[in-house]
Amino acid sequence: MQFPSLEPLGRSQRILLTMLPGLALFVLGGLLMLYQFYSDIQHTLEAQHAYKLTKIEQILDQAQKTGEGMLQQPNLDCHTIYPEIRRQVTIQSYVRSMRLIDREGRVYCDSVIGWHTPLYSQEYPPEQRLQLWRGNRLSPWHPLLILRLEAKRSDISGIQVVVDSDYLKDRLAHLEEYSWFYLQVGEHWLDEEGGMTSPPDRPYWQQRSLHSTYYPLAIVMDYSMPHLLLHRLGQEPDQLILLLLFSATFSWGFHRLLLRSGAPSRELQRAVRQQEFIPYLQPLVDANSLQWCGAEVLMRWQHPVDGMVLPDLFIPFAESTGHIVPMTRSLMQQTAAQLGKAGLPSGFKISINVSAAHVADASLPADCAAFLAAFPPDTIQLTLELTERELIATGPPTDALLSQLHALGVRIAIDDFGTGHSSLSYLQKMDVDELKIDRSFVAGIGSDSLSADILDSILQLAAKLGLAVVAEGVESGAQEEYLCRHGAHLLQGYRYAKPMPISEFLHRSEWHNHPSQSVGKAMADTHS
Ligand SMILES: Nc1nc2c(ncn2[C@@H]2O[C@@H]3COP(=O)(O)O[C@H]4[C@@H](O)[C@H](n5cnc6c(=O)[nH]c(N)nc65)O[C@@H]4COP(=O)(O)O[C@H]3[C@H]2O)c(=O)[nH]1
Repeated sequence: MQFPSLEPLGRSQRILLTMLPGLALFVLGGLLMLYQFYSDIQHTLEAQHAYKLTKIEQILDQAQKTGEGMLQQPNLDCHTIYPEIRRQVTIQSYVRSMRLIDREGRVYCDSVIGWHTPLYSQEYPPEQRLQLWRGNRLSPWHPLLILRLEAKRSDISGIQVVVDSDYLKDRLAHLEEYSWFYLQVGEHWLDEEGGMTSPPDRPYWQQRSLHSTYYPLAIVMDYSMPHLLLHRLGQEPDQLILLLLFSATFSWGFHRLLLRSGAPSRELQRAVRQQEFIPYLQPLVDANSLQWCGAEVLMRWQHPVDGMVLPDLFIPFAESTGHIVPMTRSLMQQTAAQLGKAGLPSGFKISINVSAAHVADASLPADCAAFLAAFPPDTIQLTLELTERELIATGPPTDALLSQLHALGVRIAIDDFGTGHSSLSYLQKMDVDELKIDRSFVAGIGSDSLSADILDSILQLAAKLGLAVVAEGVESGAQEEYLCRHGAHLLQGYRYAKPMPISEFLHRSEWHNHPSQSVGKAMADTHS
């Protein structure tokens, strides 16, 4: 016999204990995953940040080289140098224009307008090394970066090299979502769309500046780590799903371990507390009308891990440890609670299996009285089926108990009649009302003549003693026909229905179509 798993804890404790390790694993794994994403994003951002600074510096390096080349020209008179200025502006990639500045700080030669009377420029004041301007007179809304180089010579003071912002903004363009790059020169900013805006102030966004060691500028990275992390999680959900599955499997394994860790007796106690022993009903059929007229209550263990467990696996153990009494009591209470208000027809027969331990327990009459009290008066006919698995002690105490039960209107049946050693002695010594013929004899009808002979003998004996006969294990039409012909009163078996939950039994019950019908006829016939 493989006994189902055992567990000593209550339901809520078990659920909590089961969930905690899985949850902890999920949180820990999630944190590790987030940290891995975080490091990865951080690394990518830093690499991009440094790369953009280098690219901007390279543009300025070229502008500087171009300006230095001009300053090395021997003659910087505007008429002489102008064609060369034009040529350089045309061939150098990033340089948009150049302006030469005389000793007084005035612009006297401009690659755009050529030579003119030296003037102090309102545009790009000459004294600063690097300036970011919104635009000039020719293109007022097109930002420009102006690099000023000092001339180490006596005729002029320096040169301004103007870089077009289109080149700069291309270098600023971001790769990752939720990260923007800005060029900052003094108080001025250039964003990657070519606008002169500084980073907006947004919650969960932060800024980091990387300053150039060669030029007075910084590349500012504006980014939101929470958004980046969420975005990354959305892009790579498989890791999260794997972690979830792993944690759930871990919880499940732990759950099983936990349930298997208790002792069998404690497991039964826990199961009684959790009401895991539930009633199933198998219909009893009136042999005259072949209508459902009652039901046998059969115990099932709705185990949280092993699923629905059949009674053969746990009843013998429960009987040997004495747990069968509270288990049967719980079953009776649940049955009464579910059937009590179901509007059962008058005379409806309910059979319940009772073990020897319960027959020796003085609480049995009280349990039966409580059961009957759950139904409207005189609605149901309660029968206790006594099995021979364990020897029932016969004698005055048992006689007294059976009398008490009879006084309550409870009937006594001998289950699996003919299979045990003491069937006949029970008949002799106990006040019994019914015999329940074991299905092994019913199975032999039509094929095994010895079984058929024993069956006939039981039926004759029952008739002589005025006992009702219930035949169980009826599976075929031939068995049904034989049993009806030979005087069985009630039939039970897969031919009519297998044991089922109470809700299904009520749903399928035939008297719902005939609410006024009484189902007590077969039993009444027996007693008349
Ligand atoms: N092959 C076949 N089987 C049929 C047919 N009709 C009914 N059965 C099965 O025969 C058993 C009848 O119950 P039982 O003789 O009291 O035999 C019961 C009874 O001795 C014991 N048992 C069940 N519930 C309780 C309970 O609440 N208390 C006690 N003490 N014993 C119980 O466990 C035994 C087995 O119960 P189940 O597995 O429910 O098995 C049930 C039922 O499913 C059929 O046509 N063909």
